Amino acid sequence: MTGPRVVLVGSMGAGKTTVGEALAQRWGVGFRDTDEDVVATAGRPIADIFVTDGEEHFRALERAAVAAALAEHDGVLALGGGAVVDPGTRAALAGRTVVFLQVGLAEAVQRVGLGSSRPMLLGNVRGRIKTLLDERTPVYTEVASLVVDTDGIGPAEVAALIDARLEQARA
Ligand SMILES: Nc1ncnc2c1ncn2[C@@H]1O[C@H](COP(=O)(O)OP(=O)(O)O)[C@@H](O)[C@H]1O
Ligand SMILES: O=C(O)C1=C[C@@H](OP(=O)(O)O)[C@@H](O)[C@H](O)C1
Ligand SMILES: [Mg+2]
Repeated sequence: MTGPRVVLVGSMGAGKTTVGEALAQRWGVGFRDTDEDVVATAGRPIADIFVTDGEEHFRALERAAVAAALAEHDGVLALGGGAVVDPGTRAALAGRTVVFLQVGLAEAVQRVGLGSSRPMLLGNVRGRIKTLLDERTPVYTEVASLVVDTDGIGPAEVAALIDARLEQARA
């Protein structure tokens, strides 16, 4: 199957964007992030899309961005944390190399910060991340062909670990 060399999924704060950039650099391939594609299409930040048009509208833009990226991009692809909640997106990931970047609650909160601008975390960052981790961890696990625990290791090390684990899996 053509398409991205690897797709990164996982919670907000798992490091999909940061590790994805590091991995693309390591491999000398392009990097794409569906959040960036949505922002470019809408011409405004994610928080503005949520405020003005609501989450449903964001999810529709995200669904289209994921479908386009899966069809067009052959490098590293990072999804937004909620993209895999869509059943069509999950089906489109079947048979692809999908890495679930796992992060524990405490470290996810530390990474995104208590004053996060991510609209899904408004109100109580720790409580919202806990709820989303509980709801979505089974979904991330379902779509993943590889699970990498990122707690306590920096982005460059996570990228190196993904590289090594994928190499191992190919051998
Ligand atoms: N493995 C890691 N160790 C420490 N900090 C990290 C790690 N991965 C990401 N970060 C930091 O956490 C924050 C969120 O990372 P980001 O890549 O935006 O996550 P995601 O795209 O999964 O929401 C950023 O400030 C980033 O620098
Ligand atoms: O988990 C979510 O529902 C979201 C995650 C965000 O992406 P990151 O996971 O890259 O932070 C972004 O798509 C949006 O704020 C919603
Ligand atoms: Mg991201």
